[in-house]
Amino acid sequence: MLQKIIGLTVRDVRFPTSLEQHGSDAMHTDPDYSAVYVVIDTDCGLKGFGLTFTLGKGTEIVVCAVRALEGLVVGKSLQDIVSNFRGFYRLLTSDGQMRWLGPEKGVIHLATAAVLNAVWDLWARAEGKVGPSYQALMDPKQIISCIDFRYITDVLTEEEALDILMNANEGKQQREDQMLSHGYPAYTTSCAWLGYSDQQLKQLCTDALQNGWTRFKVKVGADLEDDIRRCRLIRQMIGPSNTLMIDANQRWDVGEAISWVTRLAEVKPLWIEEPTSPDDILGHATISKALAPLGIGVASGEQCHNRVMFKQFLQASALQFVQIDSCRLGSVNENLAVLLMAHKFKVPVCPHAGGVGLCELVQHLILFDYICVSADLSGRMCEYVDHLHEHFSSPVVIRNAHYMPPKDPGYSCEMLESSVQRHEYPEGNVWKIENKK
Ligand SMILES: C[C@H](O)[C@@H](O)CC(=O)C(=O)O
Ligand SMILES: [Mg+2]
Repeated sequence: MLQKIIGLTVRDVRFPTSLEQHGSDAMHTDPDYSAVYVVIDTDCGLKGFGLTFTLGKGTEIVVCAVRALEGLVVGKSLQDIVSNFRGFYRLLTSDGQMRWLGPEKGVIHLATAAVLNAVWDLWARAEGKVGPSYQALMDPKQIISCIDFRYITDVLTEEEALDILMNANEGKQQREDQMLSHGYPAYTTSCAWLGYSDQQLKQLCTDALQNGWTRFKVKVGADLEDDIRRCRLIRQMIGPSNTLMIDANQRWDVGEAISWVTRLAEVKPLWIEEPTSPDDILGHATISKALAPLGIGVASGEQCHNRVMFKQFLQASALQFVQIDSCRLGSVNENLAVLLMAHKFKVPVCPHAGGVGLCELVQHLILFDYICVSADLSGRMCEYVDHLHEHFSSPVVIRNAHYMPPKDPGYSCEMLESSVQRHEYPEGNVWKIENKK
């Protein structure tokens, strides 16, 4: 059986999270967590599920972009794709007409991520593997063959990447066993979205502490006095030895970021996330330099377009924590490139997750990073947000504030059909009711 791809469907799935201010921050005050959900059908009945994450309005634009890519996918066999996955990545990202819409950024790249995530899911299912985490990608040469090194060979060649993976062969089994028994460390963002009241913040923090959480992220950036009050409150609740991070979601200019975060230094944040425009590499470098004496690092990546941007952030020492995103970059293929570059620059990877399905997807990437690339947990943790997991057929499992390795074959992207139907925009029942209000 060739596993020929015979169809691709794409759906606009939205959750009305803005009603309760879940996910709110200084720039995104009313996010409706949404997914562009892709299903690939094959001639043997096997399906691949993929998605990318959006915030509500505009999801239909990404749906259109996926439709524009459809012709490059349907008709191919899975074997053709994975035997030259780098070539297939290039086919999607370098189409002579569509690349004008990016290249490798914005709506077209989100669409590429959704499609490629579905292909990775299909591949893992076809092989009966829990992947694309460590199990599906054990052969270093095969891993390398999935990465498009164009534009990054000045910092990472294929040979260097292969060396990194070969060096990590030692101790792989122990690390895999360690992950299976203890899981990968996580931090929570669920307690302190910007729209939450102090009362809510306190309750969620108390619950999280009881459930073993030791690392917390707080949204900041709208009002300095309010930030000082909320950060003091949360620091008081979690005590001096737990970890606190702050996230401004691109709210400030460079100088403003430095002065604002300096005022918040008293609560001892480990990092300030997205202090300014996600495209301002040199601005991030200036902020990093200014905040280093205060012991505060800079984290960024959830809106970093592609591997080229990450390359420059690393070259410019502009961030101290790399926040890969499973749905912003060009799927596993491009995330692999960033994991390897981050390893070369010795910058820890602390992925962005949450949203719709990002935790489900990114768990594969962090396991791969630890077992096959970095072999190191110091300074590393993965974001966790406690929303919308119930809509997935293999939801993420958290135990004692750690991601436990997934067990089902695939890339954990499959959503429950009943959830998709109810939340499809605008015809789903959830939206029919909301729109009538
Ligand atoms: C709009 C999103 O909820 C955003 O605030 C998420 C984010 O910045 C994070 O999880 O980090
Ligand atoms: Mg963030």
